[in-house]
Amino acid sequence: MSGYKIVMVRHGESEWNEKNLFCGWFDANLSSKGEQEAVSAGIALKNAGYKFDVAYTSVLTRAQKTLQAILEQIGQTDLPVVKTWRLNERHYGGLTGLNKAETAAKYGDEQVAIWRRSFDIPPPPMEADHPYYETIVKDPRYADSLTPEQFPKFESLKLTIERTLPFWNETIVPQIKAGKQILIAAHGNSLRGIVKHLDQLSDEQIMLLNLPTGIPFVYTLDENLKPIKSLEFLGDPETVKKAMEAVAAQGKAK
Ligand SMILES: O=C(O)[C@@H](COP(=O)(O)O)OP(=O)(O)O
Repeated sequence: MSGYKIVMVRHGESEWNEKNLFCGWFDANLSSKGEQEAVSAGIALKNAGYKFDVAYTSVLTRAQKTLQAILEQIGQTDLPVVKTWRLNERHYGGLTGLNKAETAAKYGDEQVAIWRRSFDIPPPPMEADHPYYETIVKDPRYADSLTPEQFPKFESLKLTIERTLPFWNETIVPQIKAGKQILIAAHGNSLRGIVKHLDQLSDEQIMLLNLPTGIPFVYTLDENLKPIKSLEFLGDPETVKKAMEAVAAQGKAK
């Protein structure tokens, strides 16, 4: 089939996904299951015959380690890798570090669903007395790229898209159009933003999309970068469906 292909993957399960904590810009590591998922993602890409010219990832460890595990499997550890905060997970504000199910028990499933999946309603802000404020705000990896005024205290999906899309348009799109094979290893919500943009999903439609960890998906785009094929997972459909449902259920009280 003609057209451009681009591959994206949400990182493997993180230690904070495992504990069901809102993570956002906290730099959680991969869990051992997540490391396995990353290797499996690499094997799936290898079996499908993928080779890449450049990879993009966030500045967060869980996405970078997933990318490295994939590159090891496909024999491309020397691939050029571009890291940017613009592909970071959405900043989960004051919710960062809270357990999703416990938060649902306290505030209700509906409120947590709004915080997790509404398009433009942000979580509460991360104030200076938040337990993870210093760790995140003083992280040296942001020192040169974000001024204190630009540094988010929270992000809705809308705000996340507003900082991800310029990178997509200015850096990734020219590479796609130059015929480069591209891999993006990022996060549930930074990737949901790209999916919303590519598929022109409405603010309501995107609420229903939950991306699984560690399962690569492919977009085939025409010359105008309109999808010919969307969100084709390199995985068994039943496994993918169950993994998506499990992500959706993380925000429900037990
Ligand atoms: O920040 C987080 O907790 C999760 C997404 O959470 P939900 O929006 O699915 O609750 O981000 P990721 O694991 O993709 O980096």
